[in-house]
Amino acid sequence: MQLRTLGSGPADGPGRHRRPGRPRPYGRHQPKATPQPKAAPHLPDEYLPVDAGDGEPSGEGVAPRLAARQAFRRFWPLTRGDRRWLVLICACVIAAALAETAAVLLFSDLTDNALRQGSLSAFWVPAAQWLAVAVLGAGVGYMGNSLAVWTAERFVLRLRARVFAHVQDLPPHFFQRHRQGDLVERLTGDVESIEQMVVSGAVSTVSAVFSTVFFSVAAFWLRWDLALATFVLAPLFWLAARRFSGRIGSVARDERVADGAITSVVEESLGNVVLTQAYHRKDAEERRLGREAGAWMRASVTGARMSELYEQLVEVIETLCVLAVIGLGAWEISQGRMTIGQLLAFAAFLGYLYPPIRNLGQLGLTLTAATAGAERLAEILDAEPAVSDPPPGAAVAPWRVHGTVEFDGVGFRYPGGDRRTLAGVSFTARPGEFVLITGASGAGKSTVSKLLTRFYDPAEGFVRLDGVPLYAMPLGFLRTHVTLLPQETLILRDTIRENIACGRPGAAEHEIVRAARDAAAHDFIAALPEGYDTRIAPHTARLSGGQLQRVAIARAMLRDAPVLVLDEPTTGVDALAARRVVRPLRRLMSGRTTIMITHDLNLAPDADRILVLDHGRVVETGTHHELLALGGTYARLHGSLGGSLTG
Ligand SMILES: Nc1ncnc2c1ncn2[C@@H]1O[C@H](COP(=O)(O)OP(=O)(O)OP(=O)(O)O)[C@@H](O)[C@H]1O
Repeated sequence: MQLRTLGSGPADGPGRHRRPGRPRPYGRHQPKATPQPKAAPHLPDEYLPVDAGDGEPSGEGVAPRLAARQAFRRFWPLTRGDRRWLVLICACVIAAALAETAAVLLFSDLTDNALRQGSLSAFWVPAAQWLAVAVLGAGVGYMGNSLAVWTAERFVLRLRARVFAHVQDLPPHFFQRHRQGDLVERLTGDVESIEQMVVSGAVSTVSAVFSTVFFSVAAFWLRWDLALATFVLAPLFWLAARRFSGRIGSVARDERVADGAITSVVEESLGNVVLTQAYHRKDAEERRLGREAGAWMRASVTGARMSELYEQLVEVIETLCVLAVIGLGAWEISQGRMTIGQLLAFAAFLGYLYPPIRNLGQLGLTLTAATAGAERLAEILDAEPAVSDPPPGAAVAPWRVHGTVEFDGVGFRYPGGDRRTLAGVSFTARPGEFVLITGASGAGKSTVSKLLTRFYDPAEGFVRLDGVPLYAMPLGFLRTHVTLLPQETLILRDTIRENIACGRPGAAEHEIVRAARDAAAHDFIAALPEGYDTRIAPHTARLSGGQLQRVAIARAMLRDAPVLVLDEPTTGVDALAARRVVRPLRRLMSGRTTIMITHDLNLAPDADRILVLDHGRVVETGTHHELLALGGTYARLHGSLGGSLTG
């Protein structure tokens, strides 16, 4: 007879058991307030700019070390909302353990009485009781297991949503410094592994503890002397688990890192397949994957060997315990204090007592392995967003934005960067004005766009919209009123309609079509067999680079924000496509404050003001003609582009 107990152990406990992983605490760290530089006009203290934060974990693959208990404590709060279900699951676990203990006692009764007496009449009552207990055990087992799986999956969903939401708030440099594949692995494998610690782990512990207690009491009740012999050797299980847990923890860590590395290599190789094929780097890429796969295999095999070794050691300890009991039983029989039937019944009973004891040891190992996943998630969750919304109630009330953009003595250094990227940058763009920012590569032009859309806060000075520092308004408000058209055309994996409509969710069809017409995109979209329903994706082959850019312009048209930030709008497309983009761009810019960051000076004569950046400083300001006449950096830049530009 083998009763199946709910949450009977790490191998088959409630909730699906997945690969060992590790949990990690979360809880967002609030960016620290830094002293307010210079006078901020009429703003209360809550508006102190937040520190850019380094948004940087301790370094890839160097996750902070956590004890299992710390990891558990960090993730336990995520069970809020499901705790009553956890209590119900534990009640089922305890009821199942009780039913199992009762079944074992009935078994012993049956073997001791009915079988020994060879009497059918002594069989019926315990048999009926046993059946009733088995049905009850099956009922609570089913209920508890179903509930445990549901609760465990809800936990995984919630944790993944929290980590995902946190990751989306992290600054650009976090993604530059972390391999995408490794982040994907943390959001999938590592998130799932934490469930083993928090939900399944907690339930399995309750199950193993109660089963051990019930069986132990029953064992003492049956034969206290034999039970004592059994428990004298029980600490050996604990010693074995302790001996193995350190090694298993470190192997699990290696395995998780190797998992992340494999996903990264595959993701990077597929993303770079053109480079691989064009430069015939197939062998190099295969070797790269082979190296990571080799590391994963070594960690995986070592982990499996350790587990197997532990299992076998536990078997030997169990045999030792059984032999001790049989030895003592034989002596008792020889003294006439016990029958052979009683001894056999007790030996059979040990078959039920040891699994929960063994599971307790195994649980420790599972938790150690899961802690490795927790550490990797902790690394992500401890990374601080570079910016955050103003504290609740402290944000300036929404207003009708006119579009005055002001940089006032702005200085900035990237977190971890060794020098200032911007220093003392000041300029104002009034509503509807077109300001063009140019300069050599690396001068800090794109950094201006990152500050203007508040991916970072300046270390010195202020960036203001209509006189209000950006950090004093909710991020959502800012980004609704300042539209960024970045250098890389951003495309969603969706229909063209959705790609345009995401500029203003809820826009009517005629508004989407009008935006596409204004962006000179309607004709090529309408010519596609599926028109606006054509599905596109980043780097899609269905549309050219210039066409994708016009889809992005249509999206910005629909957004209809008073301020527009264009970062190299004609980069990445050929001269013909660039010319096609210019007219829709002019339409988009018309009536909006536009900050255009570019090397391409074709639109420079249209600009109300041109700023020339050099090593993070504004070195020249003026109109196209004024700067040409000045004969300085701008004139040189213009000349280096062939001097054939308009003007
Ligand atoms: N995440 C980052 N961490 C550290 N330094 C950075 C980071 N991003 C950019 N920088 C540095 O800041 C400087 C300015 O970069 P930025 O991208 O603003 O220049 P840019 O003028 O737009 O150049 P380009 O015309 O080539 O795009 C460069 O030296 C760059 O290396």
